[in-house]
Amino acid sequence: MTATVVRASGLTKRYGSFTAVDGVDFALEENRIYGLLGRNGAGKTTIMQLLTGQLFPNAGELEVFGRTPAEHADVLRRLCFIAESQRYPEDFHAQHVFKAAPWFFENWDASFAERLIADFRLPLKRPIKKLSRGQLSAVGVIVGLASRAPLTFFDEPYLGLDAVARHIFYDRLLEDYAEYPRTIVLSTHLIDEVANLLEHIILIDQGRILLDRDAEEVRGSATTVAGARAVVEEFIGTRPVIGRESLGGLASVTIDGRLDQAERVRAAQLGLELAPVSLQQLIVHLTGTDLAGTAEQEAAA
Ligand SMILES: Nc1ncnc2c1ncn2[C@@H]1O[C@H](COP(=O)(O)OP(=O)(O)OP(=O)(O)O)[C@@H](O)[C@H]1O
Repeated sequence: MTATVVRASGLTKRYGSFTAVDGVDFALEENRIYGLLGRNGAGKTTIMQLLTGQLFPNAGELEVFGRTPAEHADVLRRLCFIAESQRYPEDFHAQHVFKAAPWFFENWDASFAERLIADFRLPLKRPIKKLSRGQLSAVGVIVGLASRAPLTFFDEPYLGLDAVARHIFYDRLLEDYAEYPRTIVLSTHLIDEVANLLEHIILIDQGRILLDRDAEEVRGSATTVAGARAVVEEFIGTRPVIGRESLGGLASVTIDGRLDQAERVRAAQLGLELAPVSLQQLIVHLTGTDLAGTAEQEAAA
């Protein structure tokens, strides 16, 4: 049976009169990779800070490993949070970070860290403040991976990392996770890059949860139908529409739900094109309704 690592109910965080996290309910199971996704300012970092005891909620219940995170050192020891911009003591070199890491993470694997240092070509003896932006991100990524913390958060961890380095991160993460399963929460805007890594998606928008679903279900959950506007509209009928773009007499409409074989054949007979929706497209559709509306208005004008 899978254990629940995090339980949040009615979780709320306000900054003054602004509500950044608005009464959200969710659970994280052990040994899964979660994507915490959403637009800028959606509330992702705030949720991760609440879960790691860096912030106190204004309302709601929160349990991490069965306890309130901020008040329990034994819970905090099982967490690793890699922020977008990690801060280190002024005089630290990268090697000092890795020497100190075992004090904080009981599962720290020094030889895995060494392998990652070589993979990322990280200069160990250079002062941290002299590292390039990508090298600084690599320090955080290495700590996050080699810590093997039972609950690891990566909050947009790879600012400045080049494409090769990002793929090293994804490969090592998957490889190590297969051998040492744990719960990983990854927040990123590079959705297509990580789409195949994620097992479960939590989509946040303006402090609320828009979607909390298994990634496999999400991937097949929507289809784009494109073709002559009138034919597309007739074909989709009363199906729930999650995005609509049109240009002149052509329309491209994304519908919620799968099409069965008979519907696919009918679409082909009508000369319509069907395309699966990528996770990134789906999220743009779900969180960017104004964009779809604007495209339609522009086309109509
Ligand atoms: N200390 C603070 N005081 C006031 N408002 C804050 C504070 N921290 C965050 N906010 C606001 O709360 C909202 C959520 O911020 P948060 O950093 O959680 O978003 P995010 O989803 O992580 O965004 P991004 O993808 O841009 O990193 C934003 O509107 C932000 O401006």
